[in-house]
Amino acid sequence: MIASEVLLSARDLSVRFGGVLAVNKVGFEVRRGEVFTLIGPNGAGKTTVFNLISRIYTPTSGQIVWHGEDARPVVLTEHAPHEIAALGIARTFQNIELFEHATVLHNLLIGRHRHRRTGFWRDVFFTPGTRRAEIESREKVERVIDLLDLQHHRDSTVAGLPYGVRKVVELARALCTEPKLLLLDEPSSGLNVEETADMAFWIQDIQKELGISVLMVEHDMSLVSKVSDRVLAMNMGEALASGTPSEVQSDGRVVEAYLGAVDDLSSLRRGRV
Ligand SMILES: Nc1ncnc2c1ncn2[C@@H]1O[C@H](COP(=O)(O)OP(=O)(O)OP(=O)(O)O)[C@@H](O)[C@H]1O
Repeated sequence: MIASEVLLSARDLSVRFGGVLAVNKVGFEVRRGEVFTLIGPNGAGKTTVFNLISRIYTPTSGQIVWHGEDARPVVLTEHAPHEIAALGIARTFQNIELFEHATVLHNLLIGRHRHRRTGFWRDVFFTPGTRRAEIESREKVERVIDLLDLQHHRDSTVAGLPYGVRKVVELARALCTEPKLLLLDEPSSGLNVEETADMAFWIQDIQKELGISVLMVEHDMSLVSKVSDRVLAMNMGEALASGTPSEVQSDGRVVEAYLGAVDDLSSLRRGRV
């Protein structure tokens, strides 16, 4: 692979929690512009990989290198968790994390926070610089609202919205940070078939129209097959196989890993392409 194609690389990544080796020497690369998906039975270590990238956890060994800055690779473990968004990495969570009692618009404006460069006193006196930044933020947020079809919900309080809409709002908030890489943790969980189909559509739009790369953890194999360029299957903390969705789904080691979890195996088969 040409080095300039790589946006993020995880090398020999391990993390141990007491006696549990949650991630064991895992390596993968996310290329610019692709949708790369981590699959695997429950407890495989997928969310832990996300938490390592977001710096919620620190790896016991190994490295995560970010190539989002033009020339200079950045070792993520040398950065504090609050600096990760500023580097251009945004994420959604398995359990939606939004300000429940704020409106959709306010949640999205909070998502713009990392782009505010105005400073406390300029904000207090509402200087022309502050005003310009405010207008720019509003315009960017409105564009995301249009893209994800959230116009009807702009002024609704998040707590009153159906679960499926809240999932889209969380996606919108992540997009408002203008990321280069979007981490989606189980975007289809809790969604019905129709909402999952919509989610696939949004992910494809985000990749194709906005040119944002996506790293996703997902169980729904029909969604995985529809949107992923490449897939990495994990089991018990280890990388098992990688390739296109159909290559990975028919890999003997992957099928065997899912055999240990019958429910998970049926989800693997449902999405077979
Ligand atoms: N903070 C923690 N402390 C102790 N053990 C942890 C911690 N976080 C994760 N683990 C353990 O690490 C292993 C991998 O968990 P992880 O949540 O990453 O799996 P997963 O592949 O995302 O599973 P699922 O599909 O069910 O979300 C599990 O055995 C889990 O119990």
